[in-house]
Amino acid sequence: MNAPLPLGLLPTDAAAPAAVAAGQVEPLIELRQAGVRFGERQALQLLDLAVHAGERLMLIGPNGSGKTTLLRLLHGQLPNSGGERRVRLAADGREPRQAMLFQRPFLLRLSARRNLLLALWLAGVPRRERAARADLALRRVGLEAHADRPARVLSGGQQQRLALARAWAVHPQVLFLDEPTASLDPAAKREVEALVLDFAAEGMSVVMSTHNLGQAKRMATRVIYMEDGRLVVDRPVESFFNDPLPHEAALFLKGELPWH
Ligand SMILES: Nc1ncnc2c1ncn2[C@@H]1O[C@H](COP(=O)(O)OP(=O)(O)OP(=O)(O)O)[C@@H](O)[C@H]1O
Repeated sequence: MNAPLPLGLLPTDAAAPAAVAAGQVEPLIELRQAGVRFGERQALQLLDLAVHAGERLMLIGPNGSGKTTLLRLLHGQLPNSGGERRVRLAADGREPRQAMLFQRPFLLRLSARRNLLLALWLAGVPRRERAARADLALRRVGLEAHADRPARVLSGGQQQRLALARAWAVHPQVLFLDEPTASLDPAAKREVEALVLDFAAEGMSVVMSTHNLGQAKRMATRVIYMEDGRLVVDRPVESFFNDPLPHEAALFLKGELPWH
């Protein structure tokens, strides 16, 4: 399950934290005074946010605080209500490759392998490369023995690993995850966490929402606490969990104890 990625498959341009802090590194994705409005409701207030290469950014906060909306805005799936979303273009002028995972993976009524082959086709991967890449991705998440089983009969944890394989197979530079382990038992949750951390170690940047503070602590380099569509706290993980927090964030953390 932990076979290393072949060299050169992913860019590993993780920025040094000091350089990021000094504003010397161009972000991969940046929001400037961007917000989201659904009809009358301002789901996300106008905000500035930069995501850098190599970051593992965890979004936490109460239900309805705007975590999913922020993920979708960063991913480019929602129009801004004002402001702008900038991305760092690659040398070939393309946007950074991105993929998104949800709490319940959307899988087609096909075998695990065919779900992957379809994703690779949609991503424009040449036909001759697809089978090898699909099999490599299945091995990467430990599902090679399940390649020909219908995706929808796999366990919840296996389905989420298949969704991770599908994302990994197209070599995203940024992986967005919306509460990816919320429906999983502890063992499956740990497997998904380990895979995401492995992918990040290979150079993938991660932006993830979670209601699990322990998970945020285990996985983050940086934590954002949201409330009412606002970014209330945005800090490196050590500072977030060790230094005093604003009252509303401290109350939320207290209410979420015990963590697991
Ligand atoms: N498509 C939509 N149309 C209208 N309102 C929406 C839509 N999507 C989200 N909202 C509203 O925007 C606000 C933020 O929702 P969002 O799903 O981003 O919160 P969240 O922090 O991810 O919540 P949860 O932890 O429950 O998943 C909520 O008030 C929600 O009802």
